[in-house]
Amino acid sequence: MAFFTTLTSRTFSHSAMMSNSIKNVTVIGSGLMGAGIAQVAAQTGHSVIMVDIDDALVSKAQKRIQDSIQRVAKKKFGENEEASKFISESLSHLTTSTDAVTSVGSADLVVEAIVENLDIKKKLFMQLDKAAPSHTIFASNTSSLSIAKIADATDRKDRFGGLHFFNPVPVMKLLEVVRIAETSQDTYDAMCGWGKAMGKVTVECKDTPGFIVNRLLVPYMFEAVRILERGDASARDIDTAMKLGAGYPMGPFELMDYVGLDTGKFIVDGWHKEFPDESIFNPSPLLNKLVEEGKLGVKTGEGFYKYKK
Ligand SMILES: CCCCCCCCCCCCCC(=O)CC(=O)SCCNC(=O)CCNC(=O)[C@H](O)C(C)(C)COP(=O)(O)OP(=O)(O)OC[C@H]1O[C@@H](n2cnc3c(N)ncnc32)[C@H](O)[C@@H]1OP(=O)(O)O
Ligand SMILES: NC(=O)C1=CN([C@@H]2O[C@H](COP(=O)(O)OP(=O)(O)OC[C@H]3O[C@@H](n4cnc5c(N)ncnc54)[C@H](O)[C@@H]3O)[C@@H](O)[C@H]2O)C=CC1
Repeated sequence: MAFFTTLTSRTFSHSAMMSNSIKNVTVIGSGLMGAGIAQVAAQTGHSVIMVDIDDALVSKAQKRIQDSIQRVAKKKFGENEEASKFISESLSHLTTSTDAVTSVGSADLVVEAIVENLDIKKKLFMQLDKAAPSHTIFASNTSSLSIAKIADATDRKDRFGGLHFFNPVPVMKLLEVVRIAETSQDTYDAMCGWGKAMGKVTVECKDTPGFIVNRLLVPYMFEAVRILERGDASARDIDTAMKLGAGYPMGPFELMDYVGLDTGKFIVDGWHKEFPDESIFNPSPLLNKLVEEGKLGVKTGEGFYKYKK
C-alpha cells in the first residue's frame, strides 16, 4: 500500500482538446479493466485518479496493479534498479478515491469502466457532466453498449467517445476508438493521441454493436457454448481445439472465465433484448446457471473451470 499516494489536487490543463495533450485522467471503476487502464495511464506518465465505490474494492485493485506492474517492470528492465524506479515512479502518479464526482474536477479525460449496464452508466455520466470542467472528454470502455445512448445522458456529445481496451490491458496492444455522429474531430484526435501515448495501436470504428473485435469474438463464444450445451464436445476439448487448431492463446471457455461471466451475461442479455429475432443471442441456460451460482470465472475462483485462489 505504501506505493500509493493519497488523493491530491492535480495540475489543471485546458489543452486537452489538442492531440496528445491529455495529462489528467480519471478512471471510474477499478475492476479488471479500470485497474488495468489506470495502471497503464500511470506507467505512461499521466496523473491518474482511480475510483470505485468502496475502499475494499480500491484496495483489491491496488493489489492487482502491484502484481501486474512488477511483471511489466521485470519484462522491461529485468531485476535491476531501473525496475524499482519504474514501479515507484509509475505508482506515484496514481491516486485513488471512492467519490466519482469530486474526482473529475481537474480531469482532461474521464474513462468509465463500470458494470456493463446502460442505466447505471448513464446515471454516472449525468452526475459527472455537472461536475467536470467543460473541456473534459468523456469516454466509455463498454464492450457492447451503444456509445450514443450512453452519451445521451450528457450535454457534451461533441466531447464523448468510446475507448475500448482489451484484457489484460497492460499486455493487449489494441485500443478501439469509437466516434459517434457528434464526436468532434478535436475529441477524436485527442482520444487517438492519448491511446498512442498509452502505447496502444488504435483502430477507428463507428458506434456499431460490439465495434470490431467483439462483433467477431462474441458470436464465436456463443457458438462454443452451444457446442457444449448440445453435448457435442467438452469445454476442455473445445479449448484445446481452438488453441492448437486455430492458434488462439486461450480457448473460448478459458477466455470467458478470464473476462468474467457476469460481464458476458450482461452482454448476452443486452444483445438479446436489442435483437430479439436473432436466435444466436438467445440466453444460455448454462451461462445463467453459472452466474446465478456466483461462478463468475477466474475472479471468483470458479466459472467453466476451477481456479486456485
Ligand atoms: C450462449 C451465451 C454465451 C456467450 C458468452 C459471451 C461472452 C461474451 C464475452 C465478451 C467479452 C468482451 C470482452 C471485451 O470487451 C474485449 C476483450 O478484452 S476480449 C479479451 C481479449 N484478451 C485476450 O484475448 C487474451 C488472450 N490471452 C492471452 O493473450 C494470454 O493468454 C495472456 C497474455 C492473458 C496470458 O498469457 P500466458 O502465456 O497464458 O500467461 P503468462 O502468465 O505466461 O503471460 C504471458 C506474458 O504476459 C504477461 N502478463 C500476463 N498477464 C499480465 C498482466 N495482467 N499484467 C502484466 N503482464 C501480464 C506475463 O508477465 C508474460 O510476460 P513474459 O515477458 O512473456 O513472461
Ligand atoms: N472484462 C473484460 O474483459 C472487458 C470488459 N470491458 C468492459 O469494461 C467495463 C468494466 O468491466 P470489468 O472491469 O470487467 O468489470 P468488473 O466487474 O471487474 O469491474 C467493474 C467495477 O466498477 C465498479 N463500479 C460499479 N459502479 C460504479 C460506480 N457508479 N462508480 C464507481 N465504480 C463503480 C464496481 O464496483 C467494480 O469494481 C464493462 O463495461 C465491460 O463491458 C471491456 C473490455 C474487456
